[in-house]
Amino acid sequence: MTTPLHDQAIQHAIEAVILAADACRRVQQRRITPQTLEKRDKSPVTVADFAAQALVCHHLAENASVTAVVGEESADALRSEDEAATRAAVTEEVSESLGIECSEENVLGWIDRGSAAIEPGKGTYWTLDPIDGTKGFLRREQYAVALGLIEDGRVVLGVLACPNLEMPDAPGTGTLLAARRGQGVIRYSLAEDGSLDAHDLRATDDTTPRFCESVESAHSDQDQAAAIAQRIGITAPPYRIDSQAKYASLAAGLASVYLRMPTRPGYREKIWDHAAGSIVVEEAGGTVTDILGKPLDFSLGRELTANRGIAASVDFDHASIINAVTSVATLPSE
Ligand SMILES: Nc1ncnc2c1ncn2[C@@H]1O[C@H](COP(=O)(O)O)[C@@H](OP(=O)(O)O)[C@H]1O
Ligand SMILES: [Mg+2]
Ligand SMILES: [Mg+2]
Ligand SMILES: [Mg+2]
Repeated sequence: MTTPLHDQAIQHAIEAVILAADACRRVQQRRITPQTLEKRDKSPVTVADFAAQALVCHHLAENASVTAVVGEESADALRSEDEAATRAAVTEEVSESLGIECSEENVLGWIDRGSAAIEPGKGTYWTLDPIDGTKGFLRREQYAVALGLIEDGRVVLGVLACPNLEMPDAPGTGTLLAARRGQGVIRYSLAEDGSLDAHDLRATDDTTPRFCESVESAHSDQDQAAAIAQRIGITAPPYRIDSQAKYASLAAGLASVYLRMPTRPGYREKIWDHAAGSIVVEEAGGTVTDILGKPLDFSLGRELTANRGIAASVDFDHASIINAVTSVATLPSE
């Protein structure tokens, strides 16, 4: 398969993300009660998050010219004696995906390739969310494998696979979007066997303005978002979906506004939660800023420390959203 965006990096990114998405699908179907660990921040992480990170890092290391990865997960938790069963399960899944018998040490090493030391704002590195929306994944709802390429602090490429995101014009398949800065974005349907089929970017003729937001009220203040939606004249009920599938939905015309309203003082968005999604929306002709209208600054390391929340739009007056935020919302103190 070659992509019309004609770019080795995007080709490798798509291959890596499909490998990971396929492993996620398999884990979701097979492991009925997914083994879940809890990270220090109390968020869940599963066998599939670790396997997906190992697979993407391994594929990039073997094939791509840029191999540094800033990923969400690390193998630290898996190394403990208590986690022998999870470690074995992750190794089994990675081995099955690659069709070779892998050692636990190799798999842990591939996961840890996602802890590259970077100089913020300088050089070129990938940022990876092996499963964005782990809570959606556990509910068997929406999740995404998200891989972005950052060059001197700017996102220049993004691939977003949403294995459970079915578009109206491609029933029974997931969705994959691939964007290159200045070259647009292509929407593909992603079949169970990993094959891709290109579609028009827009998946629907319905132009009713809709806003989308997190399913998790702890991740975005839904009451504030409702007040803002009302202010900007959106009357349709919110489209609540997990993960960067929200950015995919905007790019494909299923929603026009994405709001992520801070719920906690001091929380900073992570680069892997927005790199791929934001370039997909921008290359679809949309706008992505924080809720105060500032451009997202990916040059500061692992977090978007200069930004608060997210406001994204396609085919919508972006300034009116920011005006509504400033007149309606009360933000949590720093
Ligand atoms: N208090 C908070 N505010 C905003 N985002 C949060 C948050 N706590 C966790 N998240 C992020 O929300 C992401 C999921 O996004 P969404 O709510 O849009 O589905 C999580 O990604 P992971 O699932 O990769 O950990 C996590 O990084
Ligand atoms: Mg997480
Ligand atoms: Mg995430
Ligand atoms: Mg994640």
